[in-house]
Amino acid sequence: MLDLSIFGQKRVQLVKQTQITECGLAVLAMISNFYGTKTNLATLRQSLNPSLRGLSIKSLLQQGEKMGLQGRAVESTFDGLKQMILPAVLHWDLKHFVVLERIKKNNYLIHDPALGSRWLSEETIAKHFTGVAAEFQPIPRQSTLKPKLNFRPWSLIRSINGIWISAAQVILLSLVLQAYVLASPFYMQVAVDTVLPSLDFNLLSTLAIGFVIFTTIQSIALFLRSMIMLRIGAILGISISADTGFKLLRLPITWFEKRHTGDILSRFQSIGPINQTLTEGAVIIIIDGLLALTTVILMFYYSTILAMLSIAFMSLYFLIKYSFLYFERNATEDSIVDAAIEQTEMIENVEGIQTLRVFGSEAGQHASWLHKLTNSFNSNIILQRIKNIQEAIYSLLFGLENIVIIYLAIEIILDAGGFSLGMLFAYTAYKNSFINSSGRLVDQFVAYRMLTLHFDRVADIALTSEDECFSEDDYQSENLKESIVLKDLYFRYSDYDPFILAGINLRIRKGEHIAITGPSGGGKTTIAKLLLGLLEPTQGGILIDGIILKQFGIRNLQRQSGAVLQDGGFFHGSIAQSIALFDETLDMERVESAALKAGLQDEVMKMPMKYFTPIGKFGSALSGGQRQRLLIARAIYRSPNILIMDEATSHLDYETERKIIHAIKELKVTRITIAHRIDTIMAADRVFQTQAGRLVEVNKHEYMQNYLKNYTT
Ligand SMILES: Nc1ncnc2c1ncn2[C@@H]1O[C@H](COP(=O)(O)OP(=O)(O)OP(=O)(O)O)[C@@H](O)[C@H]1O
Repeated sequence: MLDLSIFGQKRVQLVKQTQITECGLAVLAMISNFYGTKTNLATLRQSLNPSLRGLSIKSLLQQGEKMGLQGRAVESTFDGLKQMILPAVLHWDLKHFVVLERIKKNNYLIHDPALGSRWLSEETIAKHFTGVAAEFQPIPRQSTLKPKLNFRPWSLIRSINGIWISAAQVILLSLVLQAYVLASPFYMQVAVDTVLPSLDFNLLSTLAIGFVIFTTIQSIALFLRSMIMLRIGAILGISISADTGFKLLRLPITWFEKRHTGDILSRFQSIGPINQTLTEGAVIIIIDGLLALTTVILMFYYSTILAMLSIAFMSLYFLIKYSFLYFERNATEDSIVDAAIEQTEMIENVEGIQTLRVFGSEAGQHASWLHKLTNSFNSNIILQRIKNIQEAIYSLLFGLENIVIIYLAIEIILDAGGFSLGMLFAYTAYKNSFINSSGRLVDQFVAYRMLTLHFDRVADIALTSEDECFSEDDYQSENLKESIVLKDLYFRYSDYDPFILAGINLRIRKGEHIAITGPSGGGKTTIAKLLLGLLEPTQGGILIDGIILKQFGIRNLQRQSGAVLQDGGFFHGSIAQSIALFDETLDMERVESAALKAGLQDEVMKMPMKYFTPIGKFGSALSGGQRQRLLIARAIYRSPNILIMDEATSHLDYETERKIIHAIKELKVTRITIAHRIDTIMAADRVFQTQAGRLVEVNKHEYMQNYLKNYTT
């Protein structure tokens, strides 16, 4: 992170949120960095287990305390802000947090994690500030944060085969190029100083032939080097992308729930600049570093004053470039985040096109998307403007440098001699080569500093721990023998959300069929996800045959479970592929048998391509009921020992539902059915209802009586 302190004055460094609900974490990071405990969003996400729903002012204070920041919520009038300890957090627009750093006359310096740092007028503050603010002060040695997570780009790569040979080839070819760059000015010098005065055409021809050969070799070397660089870039790019993709698919389900698709894609796109900078960077540092060193030695050999002058100009270039770094980095970050927000909205619009059409909301959504697109373009324009300003400064700088050097060199020739015209040509060529190679080194340094931005984004994938199930040492293959027990199980989605499940005790015997019903939002799906090892209990646990789930093996449990969840998961492909879920050894007999049990067979056989009919995007070529039956067939195809069905038959007509209930009963596996429909509930051996975070067993007969009383006339 760049240190912005100017003359010792502490400044707040803007931390931009990367998800809508992360403004709370971002303001805490800004305050924490201000008071000297350096942290970043990646660390806070891991340490604080933030909620999907964002933070309230109360939870903001609690989180702050964990970070070693003593917070105090204050209700403040507009004028009261002037008396507050700054920087302070302001509640904004009833849904957002920003940091107020300073007040100067009637202007307020606001760091908005979504929009950036801005001076705002009193009127604007009055429009957004809700009247609630929080002051923070550091409590020494109180932080329970994990140490700041730093991302090592090489940790993205697990193995890169064949890259070292290519790297050696590039270095070898670059050395050939280097010889050319070093020798060609010498050709000019000899031609001007020796051939011209003596008019020795033989020497000129020999020199010319030699350099034609040399130039040919250089062109071939250049071509080969670019081809090998291309290869290295591809190897590295594939390795980084493949390994990051591998990691991504192993992240916990809750990670995905908290992020938008556009944001995840944009994190992936950050791999491109990382790859490019690493590939080119390594070669540039070796080759250009060496070239800059040798040319600068030669330059000193020709003239100390001129060499010093060129170095001075180069140092100026470095300083200017470095001073722009902060602005360029912020502008780049803005442009990446704004593009991600815009893409997310476009993806959502495309996915939700039916709803938009039915509700006639295209114009409204378009306006909202256009606003984001404009933001994205504006950020790009700001970034480009910063680059253009730099370009103009550099062109002026090196134009001046050329004039000054040539002026001085000719003065030296005229004054003292000892510096021939040929030497001037040669010196200028070496100097240009020095400027180019050291310029590339400086650019590379800046590019590397800029990379931290992309590192932060990819770090969200790379530094998040994989789902628990992937840390199991041995892949066990024990089948369920006796029972599944939920013991004193408590669950909440984050430390700041209420407990959804509060003391669940349930024993499901092998082969038993239980139904869970209850009011919407009561926690039934959450129980299913816990039983499938997709979520981890907050307290208490799940025992399989008396063994705690982690020891029994989450993968082991998942291997023998079939699940029909509410958000089913449809991938592109045929009905058969979808039932077998891309099983490499797709068994058509099993596919058909599963479809038959799920009551799908007859309809599939009427389709023109039968089991090879494509299911369309998200199963859109199927009816809602067909999609549900396809998911049931998929669960049955696995021949599971445990079958978990969450509202699996809610779209079916009663006759089809009954047939499926019967077929599933025949499976004689352990079944956990979550349902509201009476037929499905009554098919179970025992029925449980969610009540205030607990599961209460209900008498089937009484349940039926109640149902008849309430729903029949
Ligand atoms: N990722 C999440 N983060 C925070 N809260 C969540 C999350 N997912 C679900 N919830 C909340 O947890 C509660 C239980 O949700 P759950 O889906 O388990 O209920 P349910 O009984 O299955 O409801 P339904 O019958 O409507 O499907 C709800 O209040 C819901 O808003």
